[in-house]
Amino acid sequence: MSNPLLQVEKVSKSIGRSILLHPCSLEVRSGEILALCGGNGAGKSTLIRMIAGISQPTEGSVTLSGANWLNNRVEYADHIGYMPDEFQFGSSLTAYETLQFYASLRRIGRDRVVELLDTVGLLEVSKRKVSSFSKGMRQRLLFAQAMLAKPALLLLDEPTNGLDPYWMEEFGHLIRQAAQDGQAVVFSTHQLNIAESYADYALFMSSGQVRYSGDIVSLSNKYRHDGGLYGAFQDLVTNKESDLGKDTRHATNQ
Ligand SMILES: Nc1ncnc2c1ncn2[C@@H]1O[C@H](COP(=O)(O)OP(=O)(O)OP(=O)(O)O)[C@@H](O)[C@H]1O
Repeated sequence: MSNPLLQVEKVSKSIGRSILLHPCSLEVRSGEILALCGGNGAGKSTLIRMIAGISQPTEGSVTLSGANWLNNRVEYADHIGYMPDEFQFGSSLTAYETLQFYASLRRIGRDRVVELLDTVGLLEVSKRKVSSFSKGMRQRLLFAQAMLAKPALLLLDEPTNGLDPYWMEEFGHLIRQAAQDGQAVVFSTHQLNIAESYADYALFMSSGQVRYSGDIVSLSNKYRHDGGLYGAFQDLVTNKESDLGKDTRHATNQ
């Protein structure tokens, strides 16, 4: 088995007396897709922001391709395409100008900008100001921004938020393609069907703790007579089961 691309080791986050994330460890390899699932306030964005390097763990470390954010910030950031859960684009720029701006920061050429606008279905409206875009259109532009540099890790916080059914499925195909091309994908979602259809592994979180980590098919099979993944989710949010089983290779609460 190949070495992990991403290694999260005993990472936790506290603010004052509040524990946002209990110590959590996980590994993701190139070509793998990991879905982070859990109810509102479960700790998904907290974990994602620490992997992105925009929030520092209270304890623990995150390593990406052997680079640690604290010691090799530039190298570390080069490996990530990050899509935050909330983002405001500059209101006066068109879609093309916006993506071109991010491309120029990474010295990426115009061809890739046009290719990606086409990929996310925004080429025909690329001369329109982003301020006139719907939520789903802005999400697709933000996704294109994350994919620009073909990063080793696509780190996506609720990327399907606001997408219509067609683009939700398209999103699934695009991350599958990215994984086939050797990229790793970590995304959070409330769309359990998207997690089930397109991710290899899932991390179910509740109250800042990992309640399940492992392959999605096993979890779905376990709950096949009890509502599938939604049944698992219900057990998590209602805390009927505190621990749905863990594949310790993938992630642990420690
Ligand atoms: N800056 C902060 N200060 C204190 N508590 C915070 C802060 N940011 C987040 N939290 C708390 O941390 C917990 C985890 O929040 P987080 O945003 O990671 O959840 P989430 O799983 O992404 O939720 P959602 O699905 O609603 O986006 C929540 O209880 C939230 O209230």
